This record gives sequence, C-alpha cells and structure tokens, in this order.
Amino acid sequence: MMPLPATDPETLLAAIVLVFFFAAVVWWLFATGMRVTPRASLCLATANLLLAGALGTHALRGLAPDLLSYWGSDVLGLLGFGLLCVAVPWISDETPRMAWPALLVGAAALALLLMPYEGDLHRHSMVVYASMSALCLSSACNAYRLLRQRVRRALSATLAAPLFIVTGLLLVRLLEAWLAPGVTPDIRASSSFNIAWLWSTLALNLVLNATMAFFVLMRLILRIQRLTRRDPLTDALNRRALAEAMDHEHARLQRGAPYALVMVDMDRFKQLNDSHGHAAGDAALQALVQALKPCVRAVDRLGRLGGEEFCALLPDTGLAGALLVAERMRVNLEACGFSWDGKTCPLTASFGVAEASLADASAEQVLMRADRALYQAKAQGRNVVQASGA
Ligand SMILES: Nc1nc2c(ncn2[C@@H]2O[C@H](COP(=O)(O)OP(=O)(O)OP(=O)(O)O)[C@@H](O)[C@H]2O)c(=O)[nH]1
Repeated sequence: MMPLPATDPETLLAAIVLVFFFAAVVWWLFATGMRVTPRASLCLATANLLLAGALGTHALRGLAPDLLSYWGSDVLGLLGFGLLCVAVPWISDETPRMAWPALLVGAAALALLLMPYEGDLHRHSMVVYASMSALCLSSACNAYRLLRQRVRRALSATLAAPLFIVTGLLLVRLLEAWLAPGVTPDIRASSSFNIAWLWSTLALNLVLNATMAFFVLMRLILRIQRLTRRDPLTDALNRRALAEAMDHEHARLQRGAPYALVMVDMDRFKQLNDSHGHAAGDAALQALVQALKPCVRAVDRLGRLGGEEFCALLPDTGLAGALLVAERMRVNLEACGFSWDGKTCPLTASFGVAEASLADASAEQVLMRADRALYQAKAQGRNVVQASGA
C-alpha cells in the first residue's frame, strides 16, 4: 500500500480550513457578483464558512474558551451540514424542507449542551457524527433525485457520489466513537487513522465544492438552452429551433419517414390588438398555444414563426392525418373561451396543411406550400383548414 505523505494533523487541518474559506469566497462571488442561483450560492458560502469555523475552533481546544472550542465548534459543524441540506434543492429551484434539518440541528445542539464536555467525549462525537451523516445523506439522496429528473441513472449516481462518500466518512468517524468508547476521538490526533481521515476530508472537500459548482453550471446550461430554443411569450419553440427540427425530419424523409406541416395564423388578430390593447393580444397568443398543445403528440413540435403565425411539425404523418390534427386544433381553439377584462373574445385561426414529398428540395419548400394553403384558407373566409396541392 502506498504510504500517506507524512503530515502533522495541524497542517492538514489548516489546509482544510483554507480550502473551506476559498470555497466560501467563490460561492459568495457567485451569489453577489454573478447572481448565479443566489440563494443556493449564499447558502453554500455560509456552509463553507461555518465548516471552516468548526474545524478552526476545534483545533483551538485547550487554547480557546471551552464553550467555543467544544460546544461551539460542534454546533458550527452541524449548522454547516444543515445548510448543505437546504442548498441542494435550491440549486434546482425547489423549495427545501427546512423543518427537519432545523429540528435535527436544534436537538443535537441541545443534547450536546446537556452533556458535560469532560473526559471521554465519545458520546458527544456519536451525536455530532450521527447528525452530520443524517444531514449529508439527505443532501446526497436529494441531489440524486434532482439529477435523475434530468440525466440518466448512472450519471446521476456518479455526480451525487461525492456526497455519499462524505456520508461514508462521517459514518466511519461515528463507528470509531462507538467501537472505541474508551478513546476520546480527536481530529488533532497524530494516529494514522486520523491522518488518513483528514487527507480524505481534504480531497472530498475539494470534490464536494466542485460537484456543487457543477450542479449550478448544469442548471445554467439548461436555462440557456431553454432561452435560445423557446419563444419567451408562449413557450412554443422559436423559429430557429423549429427550423432545426424540420431539417432533421426532412433528412429522415429521404429514408422513407413521412412528415407534414400545419401552419396556423390567428384570424383578425390586429383587430383584437387595436380594440383591447397589446396585453390582450399577448394573452390571446398564449391562449392559442394552450389550445393547440393538447391536439399534438409528444413527438410533434409546435413553434412560433413570428407575430401571430405558428407551425406544427408532425413526424410520421401523412396529409390525411395532418388534416385531422388541424381540424382538431381549429375546433379546440374556437371552443377555448378566451376572455379579456371580463369580456369574451372569440378566437379563431386559419390553417394551411402540407405533406412533405421527395420532390421538395428542403423543409423550407414544404413550409412555403403550407403557407400558400394558409393564404387560401384566409381567402375562403378564415376559421378554415386548407390542404396544399402537391
Ligand atoms: N400583442 C401582440 N401583437 C403582435 C405580436 N406580434 C405581432 N403582433 C401584431 O399582430 C398583428 C398582425 O396583423 P395582420 O398580419 O394584419 O393579421 P390579422 O389581423 O390577424 O389578419 P388576418 O391574418 O388576415 O386575419 C399586427 O398588428 C402586429 O402588430 C405579439 O407578440 N404580440
């Protein structure tokens, strides 16, 4: 086995405290300067500071007042892990359950206060490490659950692993206190067990903060992806994202997979804007998307081309199927019962449908045919579905 580098526990403790401080500064900058998940970042900055304080005051045992270096140090550590529990859901914009971490930290602090800090401290250590491992395990499970909503099981487990490993390390410390009751557990001891534990704590401290930073980064990437692909008013795909999906379907068409487009244009939208105002127009566009969404399958794509013009991309669908979808949309929109300022405003739209054919050089040509059909639908008096000729 490779021998661990010979280091005294004080140096290692100082290094861990420094890393906690550095991480606290970085999280604070995230929270205040860059406004990145500010609540979670501020929470993590405070958690790192509290853990630095816990280790720093622990190292002062015998030099600083007992209430600070014993009880105070333990409570700071517990509060640090309590905040970690709160920060993980906040990274995902989920409301954290504050009650049980607060209750656990409060109960442990009270129990420690009632036990005199004299002689053998193994019972104190058991309370401290049992509470810390429960809080850390809860953070780890939460992180895994939240990651699982976005990425595959194996990746979620890998990303949440540092939190599970820290839980394991705390449990090792708990076992030490439980199995060797005669020995006073002390993180300043020069035993090889303690040195190994401190080295792993230093490494995991770095990994843990890097993992949290990665969670925040992942959140940001997902948010940016959403902003670049969605129309902010209606949450339908924007023109660029729809064009990408259409090009993809057109490539599949060459391999025999049909697709169709349904172009949708709200009727007399200018009139609604002029008589009820722009805000009413915006609300009507949102109502239109809400009325159209239930008419399409999960694999279909609904996008906004601009203004009051939308398009549904229907993969593996021929002209007959697309006409059925368009008619369902027309009926659903007419029945949606949009109202503004207490007054009901009838909403209708005209629909142009085109099926892609191998003669179409690109998806843009299919869209042009759907647009011509839409023009005919308008000419027929609106609130009509019109198919394009090939
Ligand atoms: N409220 C709102 N209005 C918009 C938005 N984008 C475009 N418009 C307005 O939509 C209106 C479109 O008017 P037209 O192209 O004449 O269409 P229309 O009144 O529906 O006429 P037809 O299509 O022939 O029935 C214009 O008044 C635009 O200013 C938007 O995001 N919000």
